[in-house]
Amino acid sequence: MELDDIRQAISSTDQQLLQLLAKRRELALAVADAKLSQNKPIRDQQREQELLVSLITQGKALGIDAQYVTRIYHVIIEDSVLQQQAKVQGQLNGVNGPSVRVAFLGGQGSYSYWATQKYFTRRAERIIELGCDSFNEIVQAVETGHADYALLPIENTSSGSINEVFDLLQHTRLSIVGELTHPIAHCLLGIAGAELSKVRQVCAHPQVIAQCSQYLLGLSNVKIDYCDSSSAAFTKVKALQDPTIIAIGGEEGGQLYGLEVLARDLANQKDNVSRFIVVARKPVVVAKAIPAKTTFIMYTGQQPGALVEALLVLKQHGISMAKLESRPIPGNPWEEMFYVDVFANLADYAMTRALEELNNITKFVKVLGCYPSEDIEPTQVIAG
Ligand SMILES: O=C(O)C(=O)C[C@]1(C(=O)O)C=C[C@@H](O)C=C1
Repeated sequence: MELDDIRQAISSTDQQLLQLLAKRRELALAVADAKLSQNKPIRDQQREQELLVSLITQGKALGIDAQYVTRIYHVIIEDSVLQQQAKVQGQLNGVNGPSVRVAFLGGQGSYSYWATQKYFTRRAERIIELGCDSFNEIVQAVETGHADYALLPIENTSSGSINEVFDLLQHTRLSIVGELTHPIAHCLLGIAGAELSKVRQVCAHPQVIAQCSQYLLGLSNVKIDYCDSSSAAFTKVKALQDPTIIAIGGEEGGQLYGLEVLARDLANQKDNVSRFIVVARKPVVVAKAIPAKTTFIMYTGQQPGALVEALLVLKQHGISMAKLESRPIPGNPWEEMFYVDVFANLADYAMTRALEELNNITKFVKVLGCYPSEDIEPTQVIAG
């Protein structure tokens, strides 16, 4: 067979693969309806185990190794579960409409832009993008009704919590209605002809600079230029057309601005992942069929053991904590507001009781939202 013919056969096989994936998605969405009517949870890891074992056996017979099958299957299952969760949540809260207006940091090509696409493509036919220059502007866009949702990065595996966003949450009336994680692969990007050895200026968002701090220590005589977003950094580098001025951002984003990759994998942590939250004016309820998280803030006062007492309440109700963060309270030096993420649905009896008790023993408690957990732990096959 000639090269062109083989390539044509590959393209047609890929097309069939895509058609099958689309068909599988449709079936998964039908499963979601069947499960709701039978009061069953969306995730069924026993079924996933059985499927995976069977696929690995079938793969072996076709000469496809188990690791390859497992990797592909994990991606497919994650998509299947997230599609089902989005559908169920949309039906329950009546929110999945033809279009949504979403405020996020930066413009096309920023990390928040890709996260917005990832999250809302499952929920609306059309995304009306409202790129903003600051976290404050993003929150205001929703508060004033110019946007339906805001997408905000809240923590990152390399740089930790994003304090500015935590502080905004303390003072907003918006509710957290969703979360998602997104891998962040930082690259150095320059115009055609740029060379790493000649770089004099690096343009990037302060969070990006923090996530790549170790790599940047290795670049000598380089000026750091803090930008509002990765897309703002791309725009600047493209406009200046100077091969000694480069940006840090995602490869796909840089490509939108005609920039080329000079170096990859710049983050301090190999697994560099950001968690984003989605906020809206109205809270949502989370279907029982979906694992939920609840976020609340509390001020315990400074008496000895106050935080321990509060955390014991969670323990007594069998509620697991996903995250605990503290931030200063403006105007009250050395006093701290605690942010708590728990694996629980606000509608659960245990959660309701725990909040009542926390209300009694702390000085202030406020629920920031209850939302579906998008942590889809991959199912592993038990050997044997
Ligand atoms: O079979 C189911 O119960 C499904 O929801 C479908 C499916 C899948 O995509 O194969 C997805 C999620 C479950 O955890 C198990 C399997």
